[in-house]
Amino acid sequence: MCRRQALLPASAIINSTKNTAVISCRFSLKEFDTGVELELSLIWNFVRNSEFELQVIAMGSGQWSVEQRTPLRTEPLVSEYEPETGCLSIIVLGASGDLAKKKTFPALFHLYRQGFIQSQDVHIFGYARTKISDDDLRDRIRGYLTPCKGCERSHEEDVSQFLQLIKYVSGAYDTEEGFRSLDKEISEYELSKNSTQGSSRRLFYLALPPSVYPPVCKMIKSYCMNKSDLGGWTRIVVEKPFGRDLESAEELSAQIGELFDEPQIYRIDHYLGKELVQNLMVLRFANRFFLPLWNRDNISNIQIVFREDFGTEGRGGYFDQYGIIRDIIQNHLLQVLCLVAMEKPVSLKPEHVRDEKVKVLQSVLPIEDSEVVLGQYEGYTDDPTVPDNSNTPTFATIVLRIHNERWEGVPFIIKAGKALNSRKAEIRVQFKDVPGDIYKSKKQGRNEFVIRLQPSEAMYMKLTVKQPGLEMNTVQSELDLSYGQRYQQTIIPEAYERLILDTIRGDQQHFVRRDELKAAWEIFTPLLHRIDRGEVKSVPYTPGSRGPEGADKLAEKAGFVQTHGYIWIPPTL
Ligand SMILES: NC(=O)C1=CN([C@@H]2O[C@H](COP(=O)(O)OP(=O)(O)OC[C@H]3O[C@@H](n4cnc5c(N)ncnc54)[C@H](OP(=O)(O)O)[C@@H]3O)[C@@H](O)[C@H]2O)C=CC1
Ligand SMILES: O=C1O[C@H](COP(=O)(O)O)[C@@H](O)[C@H](O)[C@H]1O
Repeated sequence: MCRRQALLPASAIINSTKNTAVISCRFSLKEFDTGVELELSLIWNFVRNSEFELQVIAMGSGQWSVEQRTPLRTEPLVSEYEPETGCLSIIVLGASGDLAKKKTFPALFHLYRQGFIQSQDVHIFGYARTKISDDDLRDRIRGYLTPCKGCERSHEEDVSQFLQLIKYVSGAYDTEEGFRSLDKEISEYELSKNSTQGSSRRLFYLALPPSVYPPVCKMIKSYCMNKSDLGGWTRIVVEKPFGRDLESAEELSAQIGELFDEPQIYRIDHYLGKELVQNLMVLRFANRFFLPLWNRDNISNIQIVFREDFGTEGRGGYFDQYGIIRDIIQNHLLQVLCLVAMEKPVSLKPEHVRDEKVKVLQSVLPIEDSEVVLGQYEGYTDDPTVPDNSNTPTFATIVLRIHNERWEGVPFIIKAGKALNSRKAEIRVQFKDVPGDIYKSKKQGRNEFVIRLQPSEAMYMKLTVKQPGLEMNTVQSELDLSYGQRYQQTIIPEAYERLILDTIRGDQQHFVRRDELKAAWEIFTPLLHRIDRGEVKSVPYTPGSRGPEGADKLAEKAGFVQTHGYIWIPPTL
């Protein structure tokens, strides 16, 4: 095999826009031992900053095989994204807060570093009540802008150029004055860009408590909409928790729905931006392996687990109003369940994918109290913002049952907890015992397919093999696809980075649609109301433990068989 690296001459680029370029090149390869001369003509459409290799392989019969390999990015499968021209304003409301500094601004910074947002056509505005200057905001954010692994440019230079794109406007969330000055700043910026070549785009990211979504949306609609005659758009991104129960979520949806159309609303759930969550549909629908196995005939039970090894850490006041079911299960884990359990969508179009998610949510049966274990870690109420008599669960195991042809009888054991003995999120698909088992492999433990969402992203299949050696013994082992090892050169993007890019591109596939949200609240609202009324109690558990003992018993009763004596260890490099 012959490998060549070449830089394309500028003349190779026959058309380029902000994010893509079409290249045309012709080159001949004479160096192969066979002496055969190959002339290759290519017209290639590639995404800006993407790296790709062409591999030309001589086959035995004098034929050639040409393969494109992309170490970082393949051509998007779904996106019919046409790069847009004109200036883009990204407005972070609640810029003084925790989410903005830890997630939103760092994600924007990473997009900036990778060229997805560029200083010539993007400006970022922070908005909040706190009275601070542009530089104060920049100083608050600076420490959270981490260097990117593998980037050659100077981190310090990038940080200071990025921070210069940010302007801060202070104002209230429910008065005309603040939003008028925000609009003035955005319009001035748009005018300064003299955006006659294209439309102006305004993306409002609500990094705010949901209680202020309605007034903020009203103010945006009244004073800050994109006014370009040349088209463009105004979009809003809203964070979870979107409501406290079915009624409040529907009310919030109705209030926002009166002001914005569904294609303008991006309900973000950052779990949908995680690498291995984004891989779930690919795994299920692009692999022959899984198609015949993924059903009640073969699968005994599926666990979806979220564990954190720290408590509410100063967020007790917020957390106590919501609890672990509203904070993690109703949104993040339920979204994961949808992708694990839904049927194959007609296509990858956002509406087709979300139609299937809604169907599976609507097939979930009412939750039985006998299939719920709630816990609260000891010391939780020491937080002065948490009432002493709080029954708010910081841990829950809940068995969900899906009433359809594929999943009848297969329990989905959903588990989430704070202040546990480890931090991880994973999906564990446990298969049924082998029928007519001549190897007595039952004692080794069942086949499992585990998708480790974090940390140490991986997929591994636990299976029984012959123990190497002279004896015919069996042992449990694994087929392991650990990302750190397999994709050493690849930087896995942060969930927020990917999702914010989707909002700019107008791709709603990985965002929650209104009917999806409603179906999700329908599942949990009756149970949440019983908990709020104190009819289902949280039992205490020791911080740093596995959670209440009853949770393991419930999983066992539902059909989960724990494998003893086997621990998967992520491979080290
Ligand atoms: N923090 C996190 O890790 C995550 C947060 N989220 C969600 O993101 C959103 C923002 O979260 P986070 O940044 O932690 O929230 P914060 O409590 O930090 O609030 C953000 C900003 O909103 C303003 N604010 C706070 N409380 C009120 C209030 N009662 N009325 C009006 N304004 C208020 C404050 O700005 P000022 O006073 O300057 O106006 C504050 O800086 C929430 O919906 C949260 O659930 C989701 C996932 C993770
Ligand atoms: O939404 C939330 O998620 C975080 C956990 O996110 P992760 O990406 O670190 O797994 C959780 O700590 C927080 O309570 C919750 O609001």
